[in-house]
Amino acid sequence: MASLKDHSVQASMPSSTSPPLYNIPMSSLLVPAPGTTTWFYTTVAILMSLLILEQTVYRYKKRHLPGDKWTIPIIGKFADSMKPTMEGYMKQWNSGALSAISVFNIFIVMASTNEFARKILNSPTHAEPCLVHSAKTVLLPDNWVFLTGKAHVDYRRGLNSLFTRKALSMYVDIQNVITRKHFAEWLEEAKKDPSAKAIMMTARNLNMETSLRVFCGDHLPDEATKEISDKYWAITVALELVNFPLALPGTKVYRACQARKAAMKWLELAAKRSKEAIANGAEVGCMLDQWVKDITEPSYKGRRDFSDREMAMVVFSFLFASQDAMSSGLIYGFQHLADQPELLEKIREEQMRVRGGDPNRPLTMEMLDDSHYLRAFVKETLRVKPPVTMVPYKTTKAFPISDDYTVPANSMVIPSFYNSLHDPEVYPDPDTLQPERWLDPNGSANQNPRNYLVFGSGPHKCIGLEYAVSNIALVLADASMMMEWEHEVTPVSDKDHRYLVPSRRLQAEAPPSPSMSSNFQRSNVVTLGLNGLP
Ligand code: HEM
Repeated sequence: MASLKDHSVQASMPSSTSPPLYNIPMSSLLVPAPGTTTWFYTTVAILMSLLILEQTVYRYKKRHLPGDKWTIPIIGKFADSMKPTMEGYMKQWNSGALSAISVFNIFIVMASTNEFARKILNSPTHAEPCLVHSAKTVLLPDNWVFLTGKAHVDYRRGLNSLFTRKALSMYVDIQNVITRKHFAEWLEEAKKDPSAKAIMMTARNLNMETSLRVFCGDHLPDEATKEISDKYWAITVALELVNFPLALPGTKVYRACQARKAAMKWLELAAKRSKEAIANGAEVGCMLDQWVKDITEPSYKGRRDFSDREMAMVVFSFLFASQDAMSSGLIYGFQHLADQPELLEKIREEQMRVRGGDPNRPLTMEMLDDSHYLRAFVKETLRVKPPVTMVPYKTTKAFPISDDYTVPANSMVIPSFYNSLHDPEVYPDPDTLQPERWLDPNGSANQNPRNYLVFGSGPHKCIGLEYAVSNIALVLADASMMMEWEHEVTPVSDKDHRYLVPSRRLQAEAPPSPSMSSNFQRSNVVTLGLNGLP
């Protein structure tokens, strides 16, 4: 019996109480040498003034919001942000619907309620997504994901046709083939070595190949999918919250840029081949083909002049946005089914029904539609352990978020998704995984869709959500037909893994909270034993 380990995410969110300023010990080194007294006292006076100014500005911005009365000079809550805990987040969220902290002089407002979270996500004239400095270096500054306002809306509209039902149905056929190929490999491995194994890379590799084939089809040679998959990890680690921001040789950002160059070379080639294939009358076989076909239709009204490089950058942005979140969602799905075998049984029964009694029958979009229990399970697993718990935004101007508080311009505002997804009014017994709550159209879960923030809300709401859900559903459904797996509980395997936020949303220069370090960099945890079904 082989096993797979799941990996937890740690986002950094300062939470503990900082020591008051007057506790800071004065060093005996601060004794001036004779003759340097004036300079010494002038320097001390300037430093003291700056420190007082820092505290004054913090208190002025914070006003009546809950949060520390003083901020630790210069670094603020940085130390806490290096070792985040779910308890720390909870403490901050529980302190108020809005609460304040400061990290490296970045003023941060945490929003814990659904009302405030949605308000932030749906106020593009006041707040926009926040990115780590290295994201622009890695993803390239002219990538569409950095657009804001109308330019962003217009560009995104052009991409919607890549996620229509027709397109998604075509993707399902590709997903089927890749998933089965990987499962055969998993089972082969499990036969050779039945010991517990980490599931992280296993799930990630499956997702990577699925995404690359869905996006680029056969326009990528096998060696390309392997090279991109192998090198992509360098990109994930370079987008951690705390990283040296310049792409100097030897740094993570440098390695990520090298990986991006390798990936872009192949993705540009795929775009070129796709254009040639469609021009020669080939059938649409992947997302790029769909895009090329759309923009060459005589009735098409939008922009047509997408270069190979621009198309490659869009595909690259999709890979970037999807890898960690989708892998995380998938791993939690496996974990939940291993922990609650009665749910797995229900999925199996349903799958046998929708497949007409043939477990090997490949799923279609219609069969996925008909898999009501499976879909409810996927919705619920993503709710209980959301791969993304919060997404940092920054205010572009003063943001009157409530009647009595205005977030100052250039602050960070961080809407929590977790609280909305665990609101006991909407989801009674919120920590318990109950797919049934989604099966009653009149139940409170279905009656309060605004609480379901797994994929965000507003103009930046996840564009790939249908594809993500269908892929997680398909992988789990096929797994239920082809294998057994179990969760080998370790001391950390039942801890929360709910800290992931996509790294593309990392805050720039200074590392504030929350960190968006990937779910996959702090492995621990779930071990799953695998067995092929007879
Ligand atoms: C379980 C899997 C996934 C989760 C939980 C997830 C979650 C999210 C969240 C929370 C956001 C930010 C929303 C906001 O700011 O309001 C987002 C944005 C985005 N996601 Fe996903 N995502 C997933 C999979 C995917 C996939 C598979 C793709 C691509 C095929 C994708 C592409 C994107 C893009 C491009 C954005 C930025 C959209 C924009 O700025 O307009 N995501 N996602």
